[in-house]
Amino acid sequence: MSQITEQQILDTLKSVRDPENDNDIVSLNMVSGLVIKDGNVGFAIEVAPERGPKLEPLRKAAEDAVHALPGVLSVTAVLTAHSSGGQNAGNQNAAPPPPPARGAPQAAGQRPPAQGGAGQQRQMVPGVGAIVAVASGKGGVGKSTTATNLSLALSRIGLKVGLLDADIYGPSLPRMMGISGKPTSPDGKILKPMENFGIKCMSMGFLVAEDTPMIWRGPMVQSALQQMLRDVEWGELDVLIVDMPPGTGDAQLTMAQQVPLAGAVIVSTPQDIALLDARKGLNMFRKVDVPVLGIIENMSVFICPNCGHESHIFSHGGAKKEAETLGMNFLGEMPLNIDIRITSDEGRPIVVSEPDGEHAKRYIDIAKSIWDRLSTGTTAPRQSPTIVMQ
Ligand SMILES: Nc1ncnc2c1ncn2[C@@H]1O[C@H](COP(=O)(O)OP(=O)(O)OP(=O)(O)O)[C@@H](O)[C@H]1O
Repeated sequence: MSQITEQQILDTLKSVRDPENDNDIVSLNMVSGLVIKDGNVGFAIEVAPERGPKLEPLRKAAEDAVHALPGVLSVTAVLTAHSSGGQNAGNQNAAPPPPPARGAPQAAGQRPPAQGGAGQQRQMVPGVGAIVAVASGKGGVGKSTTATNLSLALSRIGLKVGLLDADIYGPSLPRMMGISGKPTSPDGKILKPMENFGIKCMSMGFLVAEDTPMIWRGPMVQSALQQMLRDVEWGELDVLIVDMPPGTGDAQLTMAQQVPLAGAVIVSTPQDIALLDARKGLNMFRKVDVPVLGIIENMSVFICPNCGHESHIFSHGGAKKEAETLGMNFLGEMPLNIDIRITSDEGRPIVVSEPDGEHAKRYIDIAKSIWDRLSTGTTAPRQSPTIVMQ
């Protein structure tokens, strides 16, 4: 099968016209972040935010036009918000700015653009650069372990990081971050976050005893999350990682809608069933116009601590394949390793307990890739600013 080229795609997209500007979307510099991988094509169409809701037919027409090209297996086009429509087009290969040195003040231009996705309506959290959800389609895939280690890895690359445990049904942050005690509130209104390893943390687990069963109704869940976002003295943060509750039900959807997310990371195990769930996770964020920054495959391979033999307990590479099929970014894989489990359970996650080890390096690579995407506004698929609608 012949390889599809960027030029062929752009030529084809010239047949798609912007009804309001009487020209085609390529000539209007609206196409950005074009990525081609093994016949899977992804690109963004930049539009002014207020036009987003009306332009689904345009997005669909662009997708269909490219899909008709021989050699194209899948196409993902996303509408992205740009206040002056198309201003970034042509800039998609710009190198991401290097992460700031630890403790260095952040130049305004290096800030991720990002809180909010399409949610200009969602209230921002002052001082917080980008809020990133770590989510999974189902429970037990290692979402909290990943959220915790990613926070630490983002901190290792010099960023100011907060970690919010939104998994209010089964908060695990206090244990994983090795924090006990309760947050204080000197003025009786705003809570001071707890802190360990340089990460500011908040979790319902700090406020109620670990063995208290939590029975929450929808509105209570939402107000608890809102309070943990807005009534906590987060201060200046580059990134706030939110460990979402597992699943893709109504509660998760509402949360994803309410939090001004800059993007989401999906954690998945390689099992097919989990991948189906991961797909639900992707769709959930798409529904609420939050860019998916990529998928992390957790527990990808078991490496025997005695002989080093690699056992692919679940089918290996499934998440990567799935990501490619969906035109999504694959952020990396973490092996199933006893040290990752023990260190998390002991409250000294692997990124701090074995800072120079292979696992820490992997988390740091993933953190860098996430930060690159946030700071360049290149989110989904592979490259693009904030998604307005799908
Ligand atoms: N890569 C890994 N290697 C070994 N153990 C892991 C790995 N990732 C997670 N675990 C272990 O798997 C268990 C579940 O992980 P975790 O609590 O992070 O999952 P979760 O998806 O957040 O679960 P929940 O649905 O309860 O929120 C924990 O004991 C954790 O230490």
